[in-house]
Amino acid sequence: MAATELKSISLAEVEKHNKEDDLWVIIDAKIYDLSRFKNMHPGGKSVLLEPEVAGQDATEQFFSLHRYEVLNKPQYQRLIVGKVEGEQSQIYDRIVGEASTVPYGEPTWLSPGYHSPYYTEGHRKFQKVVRKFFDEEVSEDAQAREEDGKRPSQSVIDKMAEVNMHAMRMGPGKHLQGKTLMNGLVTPEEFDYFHELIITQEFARTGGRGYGDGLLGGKVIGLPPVLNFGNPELQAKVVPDVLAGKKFICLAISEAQAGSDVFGLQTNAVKTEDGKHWIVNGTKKWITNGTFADFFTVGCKTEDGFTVMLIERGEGVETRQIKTSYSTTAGTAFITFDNVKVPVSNTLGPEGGGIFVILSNFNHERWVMCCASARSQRSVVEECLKWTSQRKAFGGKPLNQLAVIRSKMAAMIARTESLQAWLENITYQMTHMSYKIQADKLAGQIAFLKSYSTQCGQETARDAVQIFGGRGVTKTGMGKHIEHYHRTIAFDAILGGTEDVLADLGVRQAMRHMPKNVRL
Ligand code: HEM
Repeated sequence: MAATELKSISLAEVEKHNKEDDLWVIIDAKIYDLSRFKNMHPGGKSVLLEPEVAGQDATEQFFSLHRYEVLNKPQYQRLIVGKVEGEQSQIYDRIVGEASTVPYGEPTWLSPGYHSPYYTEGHRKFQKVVRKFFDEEVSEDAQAREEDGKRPSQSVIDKMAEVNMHAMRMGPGKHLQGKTLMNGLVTPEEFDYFHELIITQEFARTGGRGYGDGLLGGKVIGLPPVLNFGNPELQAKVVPDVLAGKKFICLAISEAQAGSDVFGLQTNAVKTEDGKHWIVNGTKKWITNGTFADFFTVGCKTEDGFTVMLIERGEGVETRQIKTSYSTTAGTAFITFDNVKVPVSNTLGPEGGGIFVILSNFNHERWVMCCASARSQRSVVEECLKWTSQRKAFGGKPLNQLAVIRSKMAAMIARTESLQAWLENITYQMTHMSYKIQADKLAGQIAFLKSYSTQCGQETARDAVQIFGGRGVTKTGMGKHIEHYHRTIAFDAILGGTEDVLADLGVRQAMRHMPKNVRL
């Protein structure tokens, strides 16, 4: 019910309804009749009967204990009996499609009064439409599937396919040719890495970490080897259906015996005598989207070294779910390949040259993770800024009056801003480099950024839990997003290469490029 249609009731009248069997309270100018609800109130009856609550304006008490979304629930909307005479509701939740007004709630390029050299008017229009799309079509499914652990809904995947979102999430390139992107908002030629960054960051804003991977994260990392190294027949068989959200693909590299250590892989592929097929045997572990994938981009040990190939679900391929600390909506799988017969034409890149296929792919994968990580940390900053200004403690003062809290906030804001700035610089470099040059020039930069992003994320998660206290480790209520972030941040620090391995990779890249003739 809109506030304007509500019956106006005077404050003096509201005050009369302050008894157990006749109990009204005011929250943000709206009057709620809690006479019957008090017995079902999750926070108990007694708090509602306190003299400063019963028949009174309890807005402040309410927002120190509940998220705004409680008020949006239809069962609670039905408790509204009117609005306070002469007053209007002032407080609002996140508005669909709109930018946050909380300081640091948006990157500078989306904050009024700031400038950026990187984004064009076209990027800005694109961001608005993409945000609305994720808010309207994806957010609700993200929260629901994160909770029930089921696969992302096919209806969402279809909606994304309608605007060619699955194709855009693969970044700029030939795969976009001839496609209408976001209903024609951007042409395939104009589409660049900043458009892709926008998509990834808007998606991360929906706040479900398991769902973020479940909604075809496997395709983002598993399809590039097919796009870049598959033969035309293989591409024709796989790419259109995957980009239309009709078939699913995943990247199957890590194994129980080898995670970040790609050279330690044991899954092996041996050629048949006629040389027409590979026979693959082995296992893969922690494979995102593996439980529902139709295609697997698999790294195998071969006679010549390490070879990547595309394997179709079929005889000899089994997948089973692994329960990790994030939601099963991600479809994380343990996979077994038992004498699987794979056409040699499914080989991706040169035989024995799989390392280049995988390494060049890692850059994009890690960069995508950096985009998401920077945005998720910003959401944590926003949650903390809101919480510390609305939560009162230690003598009725907001938490943000405490220097120790502000110092934690300062560190998390600085981390978030530095990540976004570095990310935008690297993204700009990507827009000016071929895929091959990126592999040479940016592998170190991206490895450092990914490693630094997750170190920052882990510190921010820890600080946020300290700020939210018990609520930061509680799955419902005020701190639910903090609990979620804190529980799932470890994924970012592991997937796509662990923090330490990546930091070391960055240094080794620098060592490789050291000129032979410099001295102190
Ligand atoms: C329209 C009025 C209200 C509704 C619909 C409502 C509803 C709820 C709900 C759904 C919860 C569970 C929160 C969660 O875990 O997500 C809750 C908890 C609670 N509510 Fe209310 N509430 C209302 C008013 C109030 C008021 C006026 C107070 C006054 C102090 C209050 C005090 C509490 C407390 C102490 C908790 C427990 C919070 C916690 O576990 O952290 N509620 N309420």
